[in-house]
Amino acid sequence: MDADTVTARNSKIGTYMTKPKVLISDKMDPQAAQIFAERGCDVDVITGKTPEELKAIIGQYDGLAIRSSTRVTADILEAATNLKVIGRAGIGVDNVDIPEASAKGIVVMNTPFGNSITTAEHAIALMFALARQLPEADASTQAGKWEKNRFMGVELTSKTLGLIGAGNIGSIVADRALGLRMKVVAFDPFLSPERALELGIEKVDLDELLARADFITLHTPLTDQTRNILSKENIAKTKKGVRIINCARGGLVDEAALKEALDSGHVAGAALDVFVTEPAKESPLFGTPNFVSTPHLGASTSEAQVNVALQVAEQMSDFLLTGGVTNALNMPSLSAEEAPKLKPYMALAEKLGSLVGQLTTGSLARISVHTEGAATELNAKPIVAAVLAGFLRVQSDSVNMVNAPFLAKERGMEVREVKTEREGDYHTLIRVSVKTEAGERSVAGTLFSNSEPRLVELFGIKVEAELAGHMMYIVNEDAPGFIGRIGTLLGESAINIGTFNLGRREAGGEAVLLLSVDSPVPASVLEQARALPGVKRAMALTF
Ligand SMILES: NC(=O)c1ccc[n+]([C@@H]2O[C@H](COP(=O)([O-])OP(=O)(O)OC[C@H]3O[C@@H](n4cnc5c(N)ncnc54)[C@H](O)[C@@H]3O)[C@@H](O)[C@H]2O)c1
Ligand SMILES: O=C(O)[C@H](O)COP(=O)(O)O
Repeated sequence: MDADTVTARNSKIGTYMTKPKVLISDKMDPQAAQIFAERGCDVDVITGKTPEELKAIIGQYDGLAIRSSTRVTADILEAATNLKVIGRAGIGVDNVDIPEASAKGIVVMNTPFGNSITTAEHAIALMFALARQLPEADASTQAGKWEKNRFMGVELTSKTLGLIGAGNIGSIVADRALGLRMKVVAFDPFLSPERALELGIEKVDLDELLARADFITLHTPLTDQTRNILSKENIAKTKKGVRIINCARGGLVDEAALKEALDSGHVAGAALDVFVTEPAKESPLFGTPNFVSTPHLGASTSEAQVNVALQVAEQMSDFLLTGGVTNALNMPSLSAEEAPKLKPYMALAEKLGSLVGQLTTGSLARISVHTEGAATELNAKPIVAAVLAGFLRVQSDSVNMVNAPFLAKERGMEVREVKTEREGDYHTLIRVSVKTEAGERSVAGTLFSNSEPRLVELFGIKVEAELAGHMMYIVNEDAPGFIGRIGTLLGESAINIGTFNLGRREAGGEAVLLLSVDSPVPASVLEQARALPGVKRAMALTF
């Protein structure tokens, strides 16, 4: 396997015979298609397909660009035999089965900042709409009623805004609310006190937020912890007259409990941009007084849509054409500038991983990836992922850099990353050590001319070899005549030797022989090699 093969789905990212094919399956700013085409991808824009229709065509594509409408289920992924990358022009990826995509080695990326301001502004707009009953006042006025006395609003100044979730969007909402002279309290277990101070907001626990907030706005993803975070019980803990805004995800608020609380007057107003079931064509909430809704419009401004469309097209093209990885949710980042520098290292890492994978028997407790010298200046995450891909590919062909770290975790492998900045015998080195019941052993390699991967140490023995194609690995007692005997065996078996690499602990001690051969070594030849005097181990290797 060469460097390219580790990048995604064992396919040659960046070295396509034909242009990579991308499908845009949701409505997206046309500049996305333009960028894909300009960057060298073939792009189809086919929106509104049913899952069955999408399943029928997805097999042709290397990339899939989506928003929130396309559901990328396990069933779709099963049919996506060429797919390498899914790009979400937006933030939420709850419409993508990420574990399944990872298991299949497909990179999933999003554009985490492109629509944050727009969505924060929508939350603020909905807050004003609730405070001044704008939709109802508009409908009444346009119906010719002029009900000046019916609509009595509330001021935002000096009111307390409760933020549930203070990440990208939540913190922009906080900033705008502070500008409106509101007081902002936030519940977010991952918000540090320093960040709260920097934002000028008060970090509180959920119960305190519920008790103090005049307005509550939600800005968390939908997770097992956040689902129904505004449950019937929690809504009951809110201040009477509270107003609730959800521009994050349907399912954060219990819709039935919200309806009851609006009907009883405990909640004075609620605005939902997102619903448990979307598209929400019907809901018990529709028609409830003081209820405002929009059809998942949080990100729908021309500015945000251009941002996310351009970003997703650039990120996906980078990945497909150069191997650069940005904003991936299931793979370490790798810039388009870094990718070419890292490429030979990843090739080396993958070969070393593969070598230890092929030579290791029994269950593995730990794998350590040690970089030394120049290699320490690079992003270690892709190097580690490449080692794991090489190691695990011995067990399954479908392993690549995306799914290898997940598989390693699933298999209970402890993965360590160690850096030693000073140079040793080589200006740059990657060492892979594995710990099994039999003890800890390592292999190490360097780059010749900064680009050619070479093995330089094998289980404590110095040996210099290129790991490529079919190879034969022999451990034997260093003794005269051995090389002649192995040469004769291979010659008589019509196996041509390409390179011959020898190393030994000391004269007369344990020696290793790594041969590259022009054809696979049959089991019968390995048997005969094992029967030669002094041979302790003989194996065929493939790279
Ligand atoms: N309506 C729309 O069109 C629209 C547009 C963009 C984003 N969104 C959604 O808005 C949400 C927020 O997006 P973001 O970019 O701010 O995400 P983010 O990841 O930057 O922030 C999410 C925050 O939620 C916090 N959080 C996680 N679990 C929590 C918990 N149990 N309790 C409280 N806080 C918790 C995290 O610590 C983080 O700070 C996402 O669900 C996203 O999909 C909706
Ligand atoms: O997570 C997001 O980015 C928003 O929910 C926007 O979704 P959309 O792209 O379907 O408008």
